[in-house]
Amino acid sequence: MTAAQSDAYPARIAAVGVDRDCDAARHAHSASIPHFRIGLRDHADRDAWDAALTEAVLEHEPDLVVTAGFMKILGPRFLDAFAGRIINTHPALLPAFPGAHAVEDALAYGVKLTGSTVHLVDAGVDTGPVLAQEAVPVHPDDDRSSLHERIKTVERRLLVDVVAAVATRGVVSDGRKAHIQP
Ligand SMILES: Nc1nc2c(c(=O)[nH]1)N[C@@H](CN(C=O)c1ccc(C(=O)N[C@@H](CCC(=O)O)C(=O)O)cc1)CN2
Ligand SMILES: NCC(=O)N[C@@H]1O[C@H](COP(=O)([O-])[O-])[C@@H](O)[C@H]1O
Repeated sequence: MTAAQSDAYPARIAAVGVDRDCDAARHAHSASIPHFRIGLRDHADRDAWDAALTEAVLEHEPDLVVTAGFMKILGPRFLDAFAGRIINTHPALLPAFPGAHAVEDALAYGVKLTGSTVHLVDAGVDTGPVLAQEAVPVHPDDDRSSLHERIKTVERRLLVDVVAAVATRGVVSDGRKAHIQP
């Protein structure tokens, strides 16, 4: 039984959605969690994909949507349907290094400290209010893989903790600022 599906965890995974063949779908299947794939290439255009993804997620009536390694920019229909209820994990200390290549960008820049950010998703890309961050040092001999794995160790814990806190205590948003209720 995964931690997220145990009675001790204050949230239940309603379903897992992917846009491509990946381990997330296999993990869901192994855990008997409903899962679906909405691939961009299976739809006429980005808008049709956005609509199909929105409908597929709505079917499971989630209280929260969590994107983790979901490498597609969510469209306006999806953002409207789940406004204020989408949490993303990003492998950098936003606003530094947004986008799909955060770890490579941090290495290329030569920062000594990067990290993990868990944030609310808004209409921008990686611009939503920050819920939690944790720093991860960059080692001189790091490559993309070694640094990313060190970040993942932090973000997997941080994301699980933030989702539990949001699920039990809720979030107060004030413009750019968001705080998990004490
Ligand atoms: N509307 C939003 N959608 C998503 C956000 C967000 O903040 N706003 N966060 C992402 C996750 N993410 C960074 O944490 C991210 C993922 C992917 C991209 C991106 O440029 N994707 C390209 C395709 C890249 C690829 O397929 O390799 C694209 O969608 O065209 C940027 C940021 C989840 N969605
Ligand atoms: N900008 C989005 C982004 O870079 N997301 C990142 O993809 C990785 C997926 O790891 P995984 O394949 O081991 O689950 C995670 O580090 C996640 O933060």
